[in-house]
Amino acid sequence: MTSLPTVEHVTAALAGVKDPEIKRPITELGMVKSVDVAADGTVRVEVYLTIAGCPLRDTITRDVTAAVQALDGVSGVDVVLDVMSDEQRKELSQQLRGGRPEREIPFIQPGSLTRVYAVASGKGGVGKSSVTANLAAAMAADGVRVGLVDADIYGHSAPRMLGVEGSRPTVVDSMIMPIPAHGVKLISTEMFKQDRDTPVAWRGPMLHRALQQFLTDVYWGDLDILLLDLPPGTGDVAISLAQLMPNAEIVVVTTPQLAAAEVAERAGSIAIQTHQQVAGVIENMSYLPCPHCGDEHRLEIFGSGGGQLVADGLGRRLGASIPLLGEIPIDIGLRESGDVGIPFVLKEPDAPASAALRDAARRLSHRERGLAGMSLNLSPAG
Ligand SMILES: Nc1ncnc2c1ncn2[C@@H]1O[C@H](COP(=O)(O)OP(=O)(O)OP(=O)(O)O)[C@@H](O)[C@H]1O
Repeated sequence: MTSLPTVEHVTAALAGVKDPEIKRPITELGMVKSVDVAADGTVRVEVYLTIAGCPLRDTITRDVTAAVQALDGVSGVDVVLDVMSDEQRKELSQQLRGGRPEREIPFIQPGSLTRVYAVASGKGGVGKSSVTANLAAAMAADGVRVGLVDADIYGHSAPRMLGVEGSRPTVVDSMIMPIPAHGVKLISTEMFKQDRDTPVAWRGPMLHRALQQFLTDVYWGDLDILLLDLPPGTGDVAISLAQLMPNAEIVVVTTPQLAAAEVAERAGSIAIQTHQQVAGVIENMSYLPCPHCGDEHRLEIFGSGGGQLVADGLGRRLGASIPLLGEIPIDIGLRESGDVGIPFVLKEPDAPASAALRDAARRLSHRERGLAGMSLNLSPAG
């Protein structure tokens, strides 16, 4: 006869269950209210949800059941859900802040290891959002801890492209939990709109405030990379971002078309005024692989050379070598995957466009950290 598990055994098993949004063990987050083991082997676990009507209640119930069920001697699992009090939520948010005061941007603190990339384009429709969503998904698939701020206030499309359109983030004592999507932690203006059809009519100060809130009030946890999908052009958001996070590096997305490249170079050259670095240029819609002979024969629908032109032009203006990080071909599947909410790099990983996006993602996540403008904390010897 197998012996009954002890409360300690059950608690140890529960330590393997992570809150789906916060990504830390529920035992550490004060979410386990009680554990009881009955004489017949039935285990009753009471779990605190952070908010009433938590969208992930079913996931938590399933994960707790699976973890406890796997223990020897367990005949059944009863998960009872309760909701944290305001006091408990406050404690949790303080714990998540790690003692840091409110309203601080974690990514600009000394010692932050997160690399921040702001993805910009000269004009709309060049595929900046598609490229950003796929870069994020490719990084996450590689095991990189990645967050994405969809700061494209008017054209927010990241939630749709990552399959979480309409999701509303959980708020724990004024701390906002990003929505997990294909391994990416996502936050978007779309998540804060009253209803889908109301346009966001924010200008200067409101935009600045929204961006600041995305950076200060969202629980990002430890990130390797934070990507920001900026609105097209050289508008208020780019300026706000430079003020809030001067360490953000710019990635410029353009098409090969010369007219598009000129505007893209202008968007990238804002980095000169804001003293930001440009991490590189990505050329999207570079060519259409010939439907008959494949990738060998490329149909250059939008011309050619725009990406290299932008990289060279920005390099001259900034006095640095700016790399062309990738040339992404046109693929109808890329548009379709965006429409159904599965990033193309995950849906069709072997397609040439996926390979190019993955390669660009790796170049960005593996880039050596530039030392320009960074304090090395050294003092002269002797
Ligand atoms: N390489 C590609 N192949 C095929 N379709 C693409 C490609 N890149 C983007 N698209 C499609 O082009 C359209 C515009 O892309 P997207 O919305 O990403 O552009 P954007 O630059 O972010 O636009 P905006 O900033 O105005 O929102 C979308 O329908 C998208 O699916």
